[in-house]
Amino acid sequence: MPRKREIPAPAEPDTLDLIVRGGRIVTPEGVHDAELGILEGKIVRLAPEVTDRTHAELDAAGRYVFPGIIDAHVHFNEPGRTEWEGLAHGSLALAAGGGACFFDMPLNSEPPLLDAAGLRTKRALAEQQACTDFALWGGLVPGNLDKLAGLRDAGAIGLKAFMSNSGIESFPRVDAKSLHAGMKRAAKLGLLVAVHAEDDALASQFTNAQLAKKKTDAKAWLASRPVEVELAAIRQATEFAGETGCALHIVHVSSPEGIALIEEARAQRVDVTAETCSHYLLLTDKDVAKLGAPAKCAPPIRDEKRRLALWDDLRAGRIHTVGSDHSPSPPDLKTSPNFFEIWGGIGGVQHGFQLLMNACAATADKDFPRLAAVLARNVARRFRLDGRKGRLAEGLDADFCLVELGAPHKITAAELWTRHPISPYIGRTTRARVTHTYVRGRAIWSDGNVSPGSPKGQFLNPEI
Ligand SMILES: NC(=O)N[C@H]1NC(=O)NC1=O
Ligand SMILES: [Zn+2]
Ligand SMILES: [Zn+2]
Repeated sequence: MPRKREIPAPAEPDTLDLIVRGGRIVTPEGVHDAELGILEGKIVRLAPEVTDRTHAELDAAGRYVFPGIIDAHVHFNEPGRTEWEGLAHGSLALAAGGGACFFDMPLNSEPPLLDAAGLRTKRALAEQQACTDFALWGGLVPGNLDKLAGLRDAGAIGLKAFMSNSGIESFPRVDAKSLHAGMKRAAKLGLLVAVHAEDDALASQFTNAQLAKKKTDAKAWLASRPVEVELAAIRQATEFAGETGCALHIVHVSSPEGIALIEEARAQRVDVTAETCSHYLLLTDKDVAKLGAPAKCAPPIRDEKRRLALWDDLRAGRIHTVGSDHSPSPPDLKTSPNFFEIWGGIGGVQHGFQLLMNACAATADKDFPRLAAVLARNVARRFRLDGRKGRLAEGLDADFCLVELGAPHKITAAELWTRHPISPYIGRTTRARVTHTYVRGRAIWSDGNVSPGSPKGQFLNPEI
């Protein structure tokens, strides 16, 4: 049972801390003109006009007020690989793109987060470094079954397992047996399991076929991970979820065929949800061939037909959450004549979500509500944070961003807040721009700049 949350008493005799004036409020139900009144980090008023006294006002006229984005899938890589990104850089880039919370993956930090002690270490670092709120994933690997209860008690948001090689030695993939046992235990503990769904045997087989032909370019790499690789893994994971009763989240689904399999399992009452990532909605295989390393990820980016079909899935509610899978690396790991050797991972946390808004700019009143669902409300719900986060509503944390649909802006490397200025979106133009991001009523990002004296992020516990 979710714990009961206290809703702050109406601020009748008080002066509000902030009123957000004149914006267009985006909720999963629609877009409407309204104002927000904020007191002590919470939304205490949501009304066509807020008339209370206030210490400060934020002018949102002509802008959309969007719920603070909750990115359930980032690799900020601290501790251990801070030089790849780090919590400070990563969370700033997230905030610059409208994000108010992130869930950090258990890899590629070193050591990976596989037990309660690891969680406490990363939590302490993030409390010092992150400018947004955060939750932490624990890892599920062969051999850490007896650490799962400790991870749950320390407040892990869920467990993450790789069904194929993760590219990180210290984070081995789960074989069928360890995945099944892990999901059985997770079900007992009330922990959700997220899987990177690519079948290892099939991926190796297709990879070897390309390498045997001495093909090592981007096209060969795409051919080494066809959709079947993803589908075989989704089939196995959903079957295990049905057998064990474990809540399952398939991360970075790259294909409409994958979404269809998840829909089938849901129809059989399997507790499974689908995440896709901004890059699968924004890029195609042609972009991978053109852009090269910045657009390499696994599962790989698919063709235009599949990209458009994923948008249909998103609009129809068959995609439940959209994350960034932000997984950058230093430039030297992104440069090799052999595409197979290049680090697989896209650094898109700053612009991916804005570009989704941009893609919906012409139909904002119809499509922004859908984005508010997959980028905030659904994430909070799936991970049991909805008593505090995910919507613009009275009683919840005042997490929001202001989005402007203005003149086309060309994205430059210089505007990236990530540690390394590598992004597949450099050179793209966007009309949608996040001008402000607030977390619990405090500005993190305002008018295109980091707010001075930004508060630090808070650790989020699922409401078990
Ligand atoms: N280890 C890691 O971050 N892997 C991520 N990169 C990527 O492209 N897909 C992933 O799962
Ligand atoms: Zn993955
Ligand atoms: Zn990932």
